[in-house]
Amino acid sequence: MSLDNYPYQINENGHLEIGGIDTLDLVKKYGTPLYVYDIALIRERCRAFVETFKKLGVKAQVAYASKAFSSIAILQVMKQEGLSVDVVSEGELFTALQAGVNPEKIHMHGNNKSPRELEMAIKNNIGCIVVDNFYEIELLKELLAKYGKETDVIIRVTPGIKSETHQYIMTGNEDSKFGFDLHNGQAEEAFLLLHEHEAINFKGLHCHIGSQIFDTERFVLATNILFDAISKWNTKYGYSPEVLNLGGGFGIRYTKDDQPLPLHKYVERLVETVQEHSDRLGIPMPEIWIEPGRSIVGDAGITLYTIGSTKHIPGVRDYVSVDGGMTDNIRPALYQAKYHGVLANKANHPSSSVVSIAGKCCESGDMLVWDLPLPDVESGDILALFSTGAYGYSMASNYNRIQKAAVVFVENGLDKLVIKRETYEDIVSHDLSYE
Ligand SMILES: Cc1ncc(COP(=O)(O)O)c(C=O)c1O
Ligand SMILES: N[C@@H](CCCC[NH3+])C(=O)O
Repeated sequence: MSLDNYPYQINENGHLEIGGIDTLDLVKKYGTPLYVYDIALIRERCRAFVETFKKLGVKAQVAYASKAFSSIAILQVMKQEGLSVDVVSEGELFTALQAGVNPEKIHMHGNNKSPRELEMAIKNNIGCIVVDNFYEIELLKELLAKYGKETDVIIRVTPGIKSETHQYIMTGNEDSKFGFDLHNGQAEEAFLLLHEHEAINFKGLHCHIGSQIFDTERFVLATNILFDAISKWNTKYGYSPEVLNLGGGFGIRYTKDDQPLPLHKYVERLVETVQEHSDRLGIPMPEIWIEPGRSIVGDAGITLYTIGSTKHIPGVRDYVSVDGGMTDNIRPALYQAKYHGVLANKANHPSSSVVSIAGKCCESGDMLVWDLPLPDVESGDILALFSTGAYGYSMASNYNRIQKAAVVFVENGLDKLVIKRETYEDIVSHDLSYE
């Protein structure tokens, strides 16, 4: 039995299954909290993007935004699926290189790339640096001269549109720390500085308007704005871009209210829009790059928790506490993000009351779900929170010196530990004595 359009099932024992594996077996084997990913589903998501570009005959790169979830194992999956990888730090770059991702397929972002980070990118001949600001242009020029290297770049621009999403995950608006503004001339200035430089191959423009976006028209709007600039630069300088990177941000189903579009729809609409503009301007169709993160790994991941204490406040609410919380999923506390979940061991029981799921951190804001309908809850029950595959593990912390949870992949009826649960020894391993 499947669950309200979520990609998980209920088996004949009434337990929640993911990727054909009983979640209770995973709990027995690996403990909780536990992140579990359905890899077949991740491959399906990757292919939806890649195959649609192929079908439309458009040159493209689908770069997995590894900030959503970076680990050696997941990047190996991306490599197998032919995706490129977008990194935003030395750590993400190191992980991609360790996973064996071809450096040519790595793109580096960041609004404050350090000299070390740029040096690492240059030395490893990564495929593209997404230049974000004037400071970076100067650093890049110095480092390219120092190492006698050349690099491909694109510039990140802010199209000045707002997306209907939380302010903290909105990135394409004018008042943003990211990128060059298109309207005040800074993007053109950056273009000229980079375009003329002999060690820099200026490939094109990048924009990312935000995350968890459900309609294609915001992407169309952003593309239209990019083409306003391209059209101007074409007239003034004879410029036509080789690449347009239109970012990520495709929405997924967290709660029943979320109605995501099939992924191929975004690709089709983007291709159509870029084609129309290119035809109108009489320039060659650029390569289209996209950077999905959440839409690849988001709903393919769940988190399993063991329920411990409960607190009944008559006439107010019932708090049900789990053995994880903001340390493994900061999104509810940071963005008021909403999640849905079930009791994995009572997945076919009807709900009997509405409870609120609290984490175990010493923080009132450490709540995972406000008002979740569940069957009768008992200590020892297993709560499965859905769609936690993006920005869960990757934003995890050791607050209260809580260990980071383990990560398991399931595929073809098998489960495999891909990130070990942290130990307390791991946590104190960097501490130095002060005696
Ligand atoms: C530049 C850039 N590209 C891609 C992404 C990935 O976004 P999402 O995971 O929502 O697809 C982000 C994160 O928001 C981003 O900032
Ligand atoms: N971490 C954010 C997405 C990144 C926002 C900016 N690049 C989230 O969990 O939704």
